[in-house]
Amino acid sequence: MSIVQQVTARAAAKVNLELAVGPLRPDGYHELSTVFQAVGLYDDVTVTAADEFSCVVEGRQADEVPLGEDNLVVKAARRLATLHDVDRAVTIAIRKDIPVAGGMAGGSADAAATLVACDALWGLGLSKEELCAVGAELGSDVPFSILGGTAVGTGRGEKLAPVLARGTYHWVFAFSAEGLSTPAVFAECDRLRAEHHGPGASDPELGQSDVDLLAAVRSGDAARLGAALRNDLTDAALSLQPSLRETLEIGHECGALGQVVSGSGPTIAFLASDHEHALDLAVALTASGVAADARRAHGPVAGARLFSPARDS
Ligand SMILES: C[C@](O)(CO)[C@H](O)COP(=O)(O)OP(=O)(O)OC[C@H]1O[C@@H](n2ccc(N)nc2=O)[C@H](O)[C@@H]1O
Ligand SMILES: Nc1ncnc2c1ncn2[C@@H]1O[C@H](COP(=O)(O)OP(=O)(O)OP(=O)(O)O)[C@@H](O)[C@H]1O
Repeated sequence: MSIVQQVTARAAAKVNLELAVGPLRPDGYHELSTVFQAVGLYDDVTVTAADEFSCVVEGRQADEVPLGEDNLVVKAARRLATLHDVDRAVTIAIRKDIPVAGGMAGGSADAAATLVACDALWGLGLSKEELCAVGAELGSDVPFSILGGTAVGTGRGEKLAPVLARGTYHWVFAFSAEGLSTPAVFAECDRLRAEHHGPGASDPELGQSDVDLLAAVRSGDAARLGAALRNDLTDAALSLQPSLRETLEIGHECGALGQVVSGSGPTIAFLASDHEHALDLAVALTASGVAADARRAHGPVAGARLFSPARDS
């Protein structure tokens, strides 16, 4: 019997259709109410049996990704091995297509794919729920990267409830030349709130995820979803990267059904009415020169899963 030495998994980027930011908690995280959707931009992660944990990165912005212990994939593999008494290591090769520090959960997708691949390589047979529990220790977005589809996230974003979504949405993502740090955007959100409301003002309350947004997702009505997109981190992202305002305006002028900063930014997500409209929007955004790149992707798509580069691409 041959022993499997190498496994590849693929994980998708995400966009937050709604991101309501509540109060800062004592542990340094903000209480969130969010609706995630997984979209078809992918990183592939290949784990190979090795004597020591390590990682290599190729593809989009590979030189901006840390190697070794600072990379989330090494933390993910080590944590899974420790929790399950696995006395083996892996070298992890990441093929990046998701923008780095783009607000699309790129590092989280890589961590999710690593957990799925190591689970298979080491024959652990863990359920999605068990993998999500390990993922939550690594980052707030990792459980959703494992689950995929469309889901409501609460807590710091790690508590998930799947949402039935009808139809396929056509997205265009405008990438920025510079990334944004997630903690810096949350800190700027707190600063702006304190400035507007004064010190000692009561913290914002979180309501139910917007009823209209969830109804739109369930009905598959893209125009209705476009009108309901919302992100409480928008002002903070625009404050740190003012040129994003122009990107938002261009998409709006080109008839996007809606636009929203993706997560903590700086990527901006535009919703198109169909495939052709998405093509037109992507061309207009690229031609305008305000975005470093514009890419089309549809959603929702699946969460992290095993992938055979030869068979599935
Ligand atoms: C903006 C989102 O992408 C929306 O889905 C996520 O909230 C961010 O998730 P993430 O990148 O996985 O973030 P984590 O690695 O868990 O946290 C990084 C940092 O972001 C801030 N953070 C993150 C999540 C959260 N609910 N509140 C926070 O204030 C904290 O400063 C934290 O130290
Ligand atoms: N595998 C990885 N891929 C990308 N960045 C990583 C990875 N591991 C660690 N990092 C570090 O994490 C930082 C955030 O990267 P990431 O691409 O996950 O941001 P993001 O997509 O904005 O995250 P989120 O949307 O979850 O807030 C990077 O600047 C980098 O220093």
